[in-house]
Amino acid sequence: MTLQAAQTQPADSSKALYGGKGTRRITVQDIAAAKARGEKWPMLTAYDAMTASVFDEAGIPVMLVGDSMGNCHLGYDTTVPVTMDEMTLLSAAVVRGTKRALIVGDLPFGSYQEGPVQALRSATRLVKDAGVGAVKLEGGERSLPQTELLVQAGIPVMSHLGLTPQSVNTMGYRVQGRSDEAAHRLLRDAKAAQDAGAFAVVLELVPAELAAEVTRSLHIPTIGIGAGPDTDAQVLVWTDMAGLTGGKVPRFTKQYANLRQTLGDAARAFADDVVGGAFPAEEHTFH
Ligand SMILES: Nc1nc(=O)c2c([nH]1)NC[C@@H]1CN(c3ccc(C(=O)N[C@@H](CCC(=O)O)C(=O)O)cc3)CN21
Ligand SMILES: CC(C)C(=O)C(=O)O
Ligand SMILES: [Mg+2]
Repeated sequence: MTLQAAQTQPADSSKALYGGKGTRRITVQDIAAAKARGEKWPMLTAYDAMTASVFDEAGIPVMLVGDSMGNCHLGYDTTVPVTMDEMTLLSAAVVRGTKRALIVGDLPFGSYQEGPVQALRSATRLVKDAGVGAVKLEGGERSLPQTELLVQAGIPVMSHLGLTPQSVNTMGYRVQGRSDEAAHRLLRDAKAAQDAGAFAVVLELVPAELAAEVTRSLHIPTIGIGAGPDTDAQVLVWTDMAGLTGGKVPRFTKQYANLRQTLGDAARAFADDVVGGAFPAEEHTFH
């Protein structure tokens, strides 16, 4: 179906990325078709099979095994120390825990910056050993040779622009693309990623107006995080979304649950029962 034809078709909710009826694994072609239909879709991070299965059953169509596992799951301060071994292990778990979602593996810091050959080696490992359907890497023009080689090799690439946390030591965690020059650079980066064959672009912590302009200018979907309401998709770190992350969370996060409170309450109730002798009761006991 041509792009033009897709836009004039009536909405077919059975095909929708979220709320659709399909049970087979979602592909990057399905993602492209959603943009042609003008459909918005959600993405969450996931770092383990059990949580990923909950999101899969909830219909989340795309999950990112983010290098945010560094601070969310592995106890590092930033994403910078995350290794290929850690990424491969947790990506494989998320793939095993899901049936429908497209699983995207984040290439960790140091696994692709040396050049396209290193990037291909790292991405190939995530595809073959973990079973991911796509990989993500940070940077537009600076990561072009990597994106081109991966796409040529048959590995779908998601690009990540704006705040790129692997560069925290040079850029900090500030909003990006505020000056005219920085906004033009971001637009150039987004077009370069698209031309190199990326199937989607994450826009992190950029002004909403700029994210809207990038979204209008590209034929591939944009996925916003702290980028306002006018991107094709939205992504959040799942532990932020569910209120499990300890300490400060970015202002762009919305908390849809308070798992930190719920889980702490459960742990305290268990502990109180053990100390008070209420657990185990007769029904938990064998004779
Ligand atoms: N738990 C978690 N959530 C995330 O969204 C996330 C991670 N970890 N780790 C990797 C990156 C790092 N991210 C971050 C980290 C800090 C800010 C932050 O402090 N932002 C300021 C705004 C700064 C400004 O106004 O320029 C804020 O107050 O939200 C934002 C994104 C997003 N990613
Ligand atoms: C925040 C998303 C886009 C990410 O890169 C991550 O979770 O690592
Ligand atoms: Mg990341």
